Amino acid sequence: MPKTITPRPRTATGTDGPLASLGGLLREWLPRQRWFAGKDRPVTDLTVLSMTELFPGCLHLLVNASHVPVPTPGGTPPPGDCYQLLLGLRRHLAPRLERAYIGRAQEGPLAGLAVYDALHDPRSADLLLERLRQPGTAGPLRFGAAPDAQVPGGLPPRLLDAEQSNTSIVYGDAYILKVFRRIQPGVNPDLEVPAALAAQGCARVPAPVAWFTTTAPRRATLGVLQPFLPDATDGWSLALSALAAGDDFTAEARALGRAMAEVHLALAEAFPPAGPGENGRTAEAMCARLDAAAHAVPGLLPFVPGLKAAFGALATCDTGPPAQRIHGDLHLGQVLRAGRDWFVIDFEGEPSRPLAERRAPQSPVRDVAGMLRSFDYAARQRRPWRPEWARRCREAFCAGYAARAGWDPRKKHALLRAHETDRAVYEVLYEARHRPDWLPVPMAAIKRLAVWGG
Ligand SMILES: Nc1ncnc2c1ncn2[C@@H]1O[C@H](COP(=O)(O)OP(=O)(O)O)[C@@H](O)[C@H]1O
Ligand SMILES: O=P(O)(O)O[C@H]1O[C@H](CO)[C@@H](O[C@H]2O[C@H](CO)[C@@H](O)[C@H](O)[C@H]2O)[C@H](O)[C@H]1O
Repeated sequence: MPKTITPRPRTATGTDGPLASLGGLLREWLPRQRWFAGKDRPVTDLTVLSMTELFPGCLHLLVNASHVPVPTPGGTPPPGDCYQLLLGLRRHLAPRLERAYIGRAQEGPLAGLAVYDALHDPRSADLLLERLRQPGTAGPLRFGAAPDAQVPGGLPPRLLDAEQSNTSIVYGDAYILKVFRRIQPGVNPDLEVPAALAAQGCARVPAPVAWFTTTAPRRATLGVLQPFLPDATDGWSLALSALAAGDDFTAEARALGRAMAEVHLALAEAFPPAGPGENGRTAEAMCARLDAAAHAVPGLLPFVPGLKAAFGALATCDTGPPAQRIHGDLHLGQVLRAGRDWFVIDFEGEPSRPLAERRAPQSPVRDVAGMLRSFDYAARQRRPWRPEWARRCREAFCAGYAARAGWDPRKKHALLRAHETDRAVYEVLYEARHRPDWLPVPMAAIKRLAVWGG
């Protein structure tokens, strides 16, 4: 039984009073958000780590949600996760903000005020853009911009309503601000990598124009503004449309493979490779992740020995391409086609992994495997499912990749299979936590990959 929450504020600007009245409301609301990572573990405590009045009627909070510590074969997970919230406070909430409503504060100086998610409020979104246009500080918050940034004011904001890992606001179809939800200390790769690629002249990734960070309780990236590609369609929507129309998607998949190889080459220049990948250690890490996932999703248990065979084969195969910085969570939803070009977004990596792990050099095969899995996901969205469509897209993607990268992922069979297996294990965990209805999609791959030679 979770104990009663008593927030223990450590604040930049606040006092105990306001926080005491917010804690109970947040504890109900937080676990219902798509981006809340701890849905499978009850929240035992909520602590406000920092609170800053960003502008009148809008509080910026970093809160730590603690969970019952559940030991897993991979060790005991950290006691909690830190989330970024922007809370609006109003006496009367306009009907258009009802879906952002969190609750009404019952006590302290905020008593009687309606508390809501301020990112849904165009007025707050406006003021946030103004802060980004004028680099400076607010308590521990730091607002910075690229030297040549010239973001116009007054661009109308629009919240993206897609259910995502973070929350994004589009301004005047010219810029998009991603507000990170789960915050880990350190620089977020979704700021670090696109900035480094822009410095390399890589045009396949929108370059950051402004950002905001915090210094408390530790340094961390909180949000990034980048150009919005107004006429872009994401690869997932394009693939589903092609499937619905019975269209071939191989030309798109091949072009996407080339684009991804270009991004990998630019990444290798921006962050020089660390040396040959250590397959033995990678295989061990994959086995540990599988054990932890099977602990959380027992449906994986019967397949563990078969899946471990794929990791065992990785441990004994030749090194493959050098480890380098990669995208880390590549799938069809992370690529946008505008005109005839493919662009790549969202370099955050897999949100559930520690930041240090996401920023570490990894095999580029991991990204290839992510995209191959995504073709499989798309092909399973319709009945009867279309394995042949997926197979042809996978081939075409690899062919396009090989033409630009100079090496062919299909010739790294053991490496590719191990990474595909590891990715499918990640997906099982992701779907179990966030979209249980989708679980059969990665489970179908697990069943195939657990049969050696399948
Ligand atoms: N630069 C951009 N131009 C156009 N659309 C974008 C851009 N960046 C992101 N998007 C859209 O916003 C969605 C969410 O962005 P993403 O970075 O994947 O966020 P999250 O980390 O929350 O998944 C994407 O699926 C895409 O449709
Ligand atoms: O929100 P992110 O884009 O950071 O990524 C997370 O959510 C993705 C789903 O939105 C998830 O991707 C999985 O589902 C996709 C279809 O919705 C599919 O194309 C991908 O291949 C599959 O992995 C991703 O794993 C997760 O990190």
